Amino acid sequence: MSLDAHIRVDRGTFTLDATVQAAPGQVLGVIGPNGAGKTTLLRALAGLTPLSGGRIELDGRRLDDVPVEKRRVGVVFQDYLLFPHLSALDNVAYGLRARGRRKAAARDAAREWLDRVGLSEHAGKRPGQLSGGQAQRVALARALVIEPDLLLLDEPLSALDAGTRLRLRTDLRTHLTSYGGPSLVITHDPVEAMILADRLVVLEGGRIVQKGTAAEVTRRPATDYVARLVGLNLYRGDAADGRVTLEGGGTFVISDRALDGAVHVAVRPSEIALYRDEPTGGSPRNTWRGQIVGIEALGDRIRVAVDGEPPALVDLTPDAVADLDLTAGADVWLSAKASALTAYGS
Ligand SMILES: Nc1ncnc2c1ncn2[C@@H]1O[C@H](COP(=O)(O)OP(=O)(O)OP(=O)(O)O)[C@@H](O)[C@H]1O
Repeated sequence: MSLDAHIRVDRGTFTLDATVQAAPGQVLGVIGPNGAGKTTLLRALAGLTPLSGGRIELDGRRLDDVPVEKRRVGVVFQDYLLFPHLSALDNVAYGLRARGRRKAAARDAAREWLDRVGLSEHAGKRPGQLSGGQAQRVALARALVIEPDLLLLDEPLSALDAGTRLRLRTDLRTHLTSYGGPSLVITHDPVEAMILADRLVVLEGGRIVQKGTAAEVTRRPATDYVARLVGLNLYRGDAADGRVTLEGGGTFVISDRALDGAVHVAVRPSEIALYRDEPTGGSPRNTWRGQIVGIEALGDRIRVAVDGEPPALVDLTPDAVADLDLTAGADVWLSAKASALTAYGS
């Protein structure tokens, strides 16, 4: 099955208007900030929220005019929505029972799926007796047991603690790969999106602002949100003769002299250096003045936010921060080689 959908949902002041496609076996990752419309998109695809316009097609057949209970769509909700009074087995069997499968047959299929997700020993437990990771796997088995034409997962790992999340991420990827139909995974976590999904769509304010493979999105983020998400500084400007005049003030020298007109310039925070005094010499570089407005630990690095023209996020080692005696309010010089800037037409 392949998915081809144009979804429009009007909700007061908010409108979702998005086109999504996924080939058989393809996992589409949906990322975007809070309130972007990710859950609305998933609910519309599942038939839980009516469309205000558009259509949903699976292999060219309309899905949106099929009654919800007849749609073969598997959904894993963020908080799983397992029935608390039913055993894990009956939770998984439920979807088949609701579709008219006899009890014994439904339970047999459910048992097989619990086995596949490694939970055969927990079949008799109720959701309250399961760990978060086990509950997540019950929810996945419940979605897959109906052999869905389309699989939808809303933040499937977000309810789990960090350790469990790491373990289940790999398992989930395996299940998604062997599923064979189109699937759509909503996530806040860019790393999770990159691991689970083959392609990404970025939703902002109800619109898709970017589509592509993880590499494409990382290399050429289309908006400030995407750039921040993937850890890049992104600037808009106007290019001419190897110089970019930035929208918010400041200029950059870039290596691509052929670029002309509206461009984006992306710079990794690790490619920018900070100095207390104006740096001199070296290869073609951009230097500008700024003032430190924030210092934050980020794993084994320190991310320094600098206000200037342009402002920038800069990643340094803790040693460098100490050596330079960097504190909020300090005046600094920033420097980035022209070759470290990725400029592209926008
Ligand atoms: N039942 C509703 N009635 C009216 N507006 C709603 C309703 N549910 C959501 N919205 C609005 O629709 C917009 C999109 O919400 P949605 O939950 O789809 O975003 P999201 O991207 O999933 O966000 P989050 O990451 O916070 O879950 C928001 O502006 C929200 O206020």
